Amino acid sequence: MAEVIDGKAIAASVIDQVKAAAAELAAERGRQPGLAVILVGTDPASQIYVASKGRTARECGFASVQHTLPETTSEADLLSLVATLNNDPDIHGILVQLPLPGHIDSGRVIQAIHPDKDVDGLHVVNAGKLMSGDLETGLISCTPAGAMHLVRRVNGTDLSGLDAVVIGRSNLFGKPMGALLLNANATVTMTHSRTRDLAAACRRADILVAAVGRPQMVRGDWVKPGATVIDVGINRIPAPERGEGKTRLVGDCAFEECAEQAAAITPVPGGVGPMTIAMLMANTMTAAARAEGVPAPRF
Ligand SMILES: Nc1nc(=O)c2c([nH]1)NC[C@@H]1CN(c3ccc(C(=O)N[C@@H](CCC(=O)O)C(=O)O)cc3)C=[N+]21
Repeated sequence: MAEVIDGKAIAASVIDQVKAAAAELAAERGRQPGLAVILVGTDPASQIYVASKGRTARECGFASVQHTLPETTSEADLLSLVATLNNDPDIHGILVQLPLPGHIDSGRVIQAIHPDKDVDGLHVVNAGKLMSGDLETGLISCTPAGAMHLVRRVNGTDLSGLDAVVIGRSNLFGKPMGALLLNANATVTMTHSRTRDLAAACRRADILVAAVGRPQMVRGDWVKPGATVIDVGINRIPAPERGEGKTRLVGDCAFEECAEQAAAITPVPGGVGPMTIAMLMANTMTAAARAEGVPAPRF
């Protein structure tokens, strides 16, 4: 039976480090990191995530600002809010909650965020720095940064000789995750919906990272004995055993089966999810430290 990686506890320790760094910035410079989160529309899941980001930011000692815009907001109005925040010296981080309504080009909005304030790490400047092996001067996308933090806890910082397999190739997760693993010297295979014999590819993985968005797709016999399994999926499925109409969260991996094979595995909930929010705080702290010209702590 695998070690179950406690993402919640590890996230809490990252948040403690962020708190300490924010307190130091306040003491030395009288400045407070500022995070602006923009939510367009009323999607209930997005509302919960955005509220949780704001709560954690305040807990870190940040100034947290939420902009909630109606579903019908035009792209031009959203771009103009982003421009205002880009020019606001009290705001160090800007996050536009995704997905955006269909009439807004989310790519255009993300690329309008100043790269120094792009705490989601999705601007091409930040994505490009990561791909070119510069992990120092940009901002790294929160979910892959959080997942990598967990990999490091289990496998160390140097993954030389290890095979890593990522399922999923999104700009949001798969691609930056592949880049982080490669940078740590893993031999990386990027797989996706068109991969032939996905199970066989996964069986080679010493580090298996699943981000497909399909509940419990990765089965126990896809997992190499002794592997590290990082489950990035968050899927809500019906749970009639909990009562009529009830649901529960599951990952992209069939947890019990995979845990029997793996040496270490992340649970859902309580794995990568909490790390995403912790790394958002870390990125905001980093952006604030850089803006104030003080050494940016490493998280
Ligand atoms: N611009 C942007 N950046 C994001 O980082 C972003 C986004 N848009 N849109 C939506 C996704 C989703 N996301 C999560 C963050 C934390 C949990 C999390 O903490 N999950 C808990 C459980 C949450 C629950 O119970 O529903 C856990 O896994 O333990 C989940 C999902 C960030 N996202």
